[in-house]
Amino acid sequence: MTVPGWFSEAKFGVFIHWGPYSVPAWAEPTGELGAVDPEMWFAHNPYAEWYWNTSQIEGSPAYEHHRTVHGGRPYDDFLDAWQAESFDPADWIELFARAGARYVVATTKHHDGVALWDAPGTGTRNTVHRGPHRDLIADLATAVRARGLRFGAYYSGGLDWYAGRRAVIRHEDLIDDYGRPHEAAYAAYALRQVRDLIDRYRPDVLWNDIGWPDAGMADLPDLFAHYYATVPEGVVNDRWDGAHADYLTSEYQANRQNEAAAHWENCRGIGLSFGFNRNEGPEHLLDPAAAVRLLVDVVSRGGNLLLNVGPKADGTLPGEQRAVLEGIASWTAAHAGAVYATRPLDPGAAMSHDGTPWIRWTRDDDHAYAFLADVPDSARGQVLLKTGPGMLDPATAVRLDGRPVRADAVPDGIVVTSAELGAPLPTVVRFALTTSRSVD
Ligand SMILES: C[C@@H]1N[C@H](CNC(=O)[C@H](c2ccccc2)C2CCCC2)[C@@H](O)[C@H](O)[C@@H]1O
Repeated sequence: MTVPGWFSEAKFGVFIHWGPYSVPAWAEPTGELGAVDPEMWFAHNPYAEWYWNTSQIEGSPAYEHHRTVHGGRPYDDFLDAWQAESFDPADWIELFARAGARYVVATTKHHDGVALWDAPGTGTRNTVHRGPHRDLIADLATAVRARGLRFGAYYSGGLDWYAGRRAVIRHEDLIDDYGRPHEAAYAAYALRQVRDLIDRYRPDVLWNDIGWPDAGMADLPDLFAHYYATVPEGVVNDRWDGAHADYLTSEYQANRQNEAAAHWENCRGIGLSFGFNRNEGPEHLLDPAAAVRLLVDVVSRGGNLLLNVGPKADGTLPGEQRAVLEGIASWTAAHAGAVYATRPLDPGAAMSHDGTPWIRWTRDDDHAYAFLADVPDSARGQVLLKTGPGMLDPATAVRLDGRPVRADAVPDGIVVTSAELGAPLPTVVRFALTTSRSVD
């Protein structure tokens, strides 16, 4: 598994889940994937982009909601109701760039099979001919690249409730043999669409989801060869049923074992859903400090964070999601140097700490960066950093936000003394590395 430098240095990407499901924008904020009882998951699915499936599970709150509020109307009515009248891609991308995102991955076709471009085989069931009446992928790719960011394409290869199987998925045991299409016709359909995405938009990331149809597995070596020939610095994720992976992915708390890989990416929503969910309140969302600490934790362990925004059907970003990105932006402005193009600090050089204070480390060639958060008042602005002997030079301590800091060597590390260390948003102290040890 190798990835091009741009991907490992990027550290932070923004995921976009936008589709007809953004019209009802309705799910139960049940909990995080990996922390919800699988028996509960499908009938109480917090993923608002699963609305079509969830709303067909008799007795589920979504079923009731669809019946009482939307009169049980056909799902495709939501495609026509989706107008994106306020969609301003440059505005979105400006915010993402200020938040420090270096790449953007957008849904081109989610499980509902609705394409956000004039995809082959879809006839008029796409956003060019219905609803927004726009090639949303072209609009987004253009805006992303105009701002100097990389553009990735999400494609639901493993599930397509229109062109593939429409069976309602009530339980994860059913998803493989019951919910996923395996027919040769669907495999050809999906292959044609991914090749079209490659040829039209040259996505820098090929982000497939939920695997690939059995009948199409033999097509993948050629597809990847074509992809790399077309996009030499392209990156392929790991959700192709084992066919290939440049890096591994986890999602919320699911598949976190993949985070032991050399190259990996954790994806999650700002709340509990990828598609916009009108039922989510502040209590369900990460606040800026939690989002920054998640980014720092992921980067300190050598991964990328792909944080999702779920735009509203009208093309605006939900205010509370904007606020989180604005919060990340204000922190990133002063601390970018400690995050981007860094790598994990040599094992044993210093101790991270999950408790109070919360401590994480990164390094680049010449410096180590200590991230400190939630320092209790009782610590009176002093924190012991347990570091290996002689690794860091205390005399070189600098706070990236410019505030004064003192650092003194003590037997088992370095004591840092500084005012206002206790913020939930991490404080960063930079030290010169006394020995520029190579990182294995
Ligand atoms: C980015 C999100 N991906 C979801 C699919 N996720 C996965 O297949 C999840 C997954 C997570 C990590 C690696 C591979 C697969 C599995 C679901 C149950 C346990 C792990 C989609 O169902 C969801 O709508 C959204 O697009």
